[in-house]
Amino acid sequence: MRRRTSKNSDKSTRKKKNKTFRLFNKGRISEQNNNDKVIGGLSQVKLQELILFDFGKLATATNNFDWSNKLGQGGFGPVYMGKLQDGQEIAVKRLSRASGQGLEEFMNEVVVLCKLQHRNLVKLLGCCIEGDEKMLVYEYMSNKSLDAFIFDSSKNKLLDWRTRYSIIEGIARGLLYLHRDSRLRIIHRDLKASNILLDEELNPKISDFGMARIFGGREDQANTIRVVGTYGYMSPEYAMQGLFSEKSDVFSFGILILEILSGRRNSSFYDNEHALSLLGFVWIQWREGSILSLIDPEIYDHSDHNYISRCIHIGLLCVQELAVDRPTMAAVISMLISEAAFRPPPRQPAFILRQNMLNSKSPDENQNVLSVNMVSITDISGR
Ligand SMILES: Nc1ncnc2c1ncn2[C@@H]1O[C@H](COP(=O)(O)OP(=O)(O)OP(=O)(O)O)[C@@H](O)[C@H]1O
Repeated sequence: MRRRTSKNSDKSTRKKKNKTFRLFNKGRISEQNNNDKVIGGLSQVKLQELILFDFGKLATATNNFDWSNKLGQGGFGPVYMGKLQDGQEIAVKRLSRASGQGLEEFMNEVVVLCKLQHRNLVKLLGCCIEGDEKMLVYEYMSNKSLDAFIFDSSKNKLLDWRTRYSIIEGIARGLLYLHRDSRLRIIHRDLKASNILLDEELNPKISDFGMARIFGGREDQANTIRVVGTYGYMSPEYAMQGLFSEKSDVFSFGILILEILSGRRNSSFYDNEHALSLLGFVWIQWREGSILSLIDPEIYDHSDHNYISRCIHIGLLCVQELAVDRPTMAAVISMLISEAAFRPPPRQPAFILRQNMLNSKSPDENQNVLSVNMVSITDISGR
């Protein structure tokens, strides 16, 4: 893939690479001719690897942003599939003028993603900033997002249990890289099924870093008065007090595990009899020893029972009410890959009643999806 990227750096793109971008605190961008690209708030980041695409080139690649090339629509704007002249397939996110998410989120995504490289993170190839147009260009993921598989009754069966397990493991490895293994320490803050993209071999890639926050030095927790994230995936301390940390990502990861295994959305699950949330439902099944009733019998073999039980156990550990009780991603991975790794008994999860989950929303969060931009550009400092 890297080879393709450099092949893609034709003359005009290479020329444009040698410009400098400067993002000022108020979100203004200017260009300077220089040998580096720099984005900065108080501190600055060099974006050596990033390609600056011409608007015209992306228009040609997407057939003028034709609707037939549209892959989907997020809070940022529409996403189009495109093909560059050399045949490379790309996905182009075009910032919509009406988007509640704006320039800051755009720059945040660029700043965070261009510093990272891991097989379980989507690769940002470059961006386009021309007049009012702002676009992000990614490698194209032919199987699109995980939610389109697990919540769709016609595609659900395409992901057997083993594939789901390797998707869970891949997401865990991507998240561990963000939290501990990259040069920076990053809290994603919006981990959810639609932000997990699948390549042609169904390898998962974490995407959407518009809300991500980079922690510097010894910082291991931060808080905000403006909570961003998606309903159903936010930890209680984040939804209610604006506190976020690695452990709030761990909570979202736990929700993802339970959604991947059950094929049910946490945000729309409804148990009529006891008004339970998906978490409450899984918790009851776990306590009653009937966890296999959560899994579609067509996607697993009885010989997989121990693995499935282990995954549900880990999912429940991740969604515990108190952040301190939740495992780190390093512990999650060792529990995932080793039967021998100690797994403490899980405590009752947060939000077992659906009503509690609904009440956790802050007053201005009256829509299902809350991925509105309220973040400020992060100052970067390496660890
Ligand atoms: N690199 C990519 N390759 C293939 N498809 C993609 C790619 N990036 C995004 N998509 C498609 O575009 C859709 C919209 O993605 P986007 O990240 O903008 O929004 P979202 O995650 O669905 O929602 P939100 O912005 O509210 O978080 C995705 O669901 C996916 O189907």
